[in-house]
Amino acid sequence: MNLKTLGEFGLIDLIKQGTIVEPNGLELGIGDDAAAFWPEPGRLQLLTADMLVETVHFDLKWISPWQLGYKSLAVNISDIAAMGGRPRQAAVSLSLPQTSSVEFVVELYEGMKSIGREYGVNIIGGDTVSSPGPIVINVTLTGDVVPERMIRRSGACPGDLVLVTGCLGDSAAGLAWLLTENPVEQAPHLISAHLTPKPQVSLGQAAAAAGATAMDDVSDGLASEANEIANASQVGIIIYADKIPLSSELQCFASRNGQDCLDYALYGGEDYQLLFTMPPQAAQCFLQLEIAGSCRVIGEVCSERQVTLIANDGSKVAIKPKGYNHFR
Ligand SMILES: Nc1ncnc2c1ncn2[C@@H]1O[C@H](COP(=O)(O)OP(=O)(O)OP(=O)(O)O)[C@@H](O)[C@H]1O
Ligand SMILES: Cc1ncc(C[n+]2csc(CCOP(=O)(O)O)c2C)c(N)n1
Ligand SMILES: [Mg+2]
Ligand SMILES: [Mg+2]
Ligand SMILES: [Mg+2]
Repeated sequence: MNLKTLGEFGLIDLIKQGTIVEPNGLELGIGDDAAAFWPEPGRLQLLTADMLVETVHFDLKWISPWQLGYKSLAVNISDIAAMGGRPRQAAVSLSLPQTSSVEFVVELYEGMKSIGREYGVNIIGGDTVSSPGPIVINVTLTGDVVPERMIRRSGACPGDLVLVTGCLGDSAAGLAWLLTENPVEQAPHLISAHLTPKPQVSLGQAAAAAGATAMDDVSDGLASEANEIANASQVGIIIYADKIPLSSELQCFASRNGQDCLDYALYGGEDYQLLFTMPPQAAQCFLQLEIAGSCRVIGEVCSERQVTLIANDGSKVAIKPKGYNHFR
């Protein structure tokens, strides 16, 4: 049986079996954006890891080494944000072809240090090995969180509203642009959404403080992440197509290419916005905060266990988790 039979998420379920051998202060293991454990009573520590592989996650034809460094840390910071946490210390492991230049590595670290300064993350270790093939960058990141304010994927309740922190689909459209067009000047917003995403740490903490019940960052597309929250919470989600925030740049790009913006938002991925649920009263208060200016309600949680999209014409379609999957 090869990995495609299981798919990425089936494989992770298999890997998960028997991995916890001691309680060791563990609070939350495999299955969320980050793991959480108690290093000492009263303090909750977060841990996450995400890897970027040349040709799978990036192509040096269009991402600069600085941007690659920035994005490598950004995607990890986003998982800490999705727990309502604060990112702290990173370990960076590199696998590099022997022909890589010193300048490449220096610029890569300039990008990582730059986002590190923005979000208060130190690089405190790592590993460096040669690669017979692609460049591989693995980041392991710690974070911390006020114990009562850690937001899992599993807390959504029927009646909660579903919110998102910004526009969806821009990153995937940026990638599509880079793949097909190229004059960078003409889609700067889409391209920067793809190359240098901004993790929503402050909003993650604000949503947690305001009473978010479940949260996830959008790495694989809205369809996939909504299904992750629905499955973990054993609920269903209804999303209204006309409420999904779509940037004007995305709308121009999609209409010029005869494409549907919604496909980018639902299945594109790499947005690194936060998708979260909140009871209606809490959401009403939260949306009045200045920091929540970019947040929108896009749907609601229901008890019927499926993710449904209400299209602009009122028709209902079940949304399958067919976002990015490494083994499909
Ligand atoms: N090889 C592995 N061994 C142990 N745990 C794993 C492995 N791969 C993934 N996981 C765990 O599985 C869960 C889901 O991982 P996944 O990578 O899908 O989430 P994510 O990082 O939020 O999404 P993305 O990688 O798309 O940004 C996480 O708890 C992660 O730590
Ligand atoms: C060259 C190139 N081809 C395709 C893509 C698109 N892509 C790669 S991984 C991923 C999901 C998130 O990754 P993960 O789930 O590993 O965190 C997406 C949408 C890209 N960025 N670069
Ligand atoms: Mg995540
Ligand atoms: Mg991951
Ligand atoms: Mg993924």
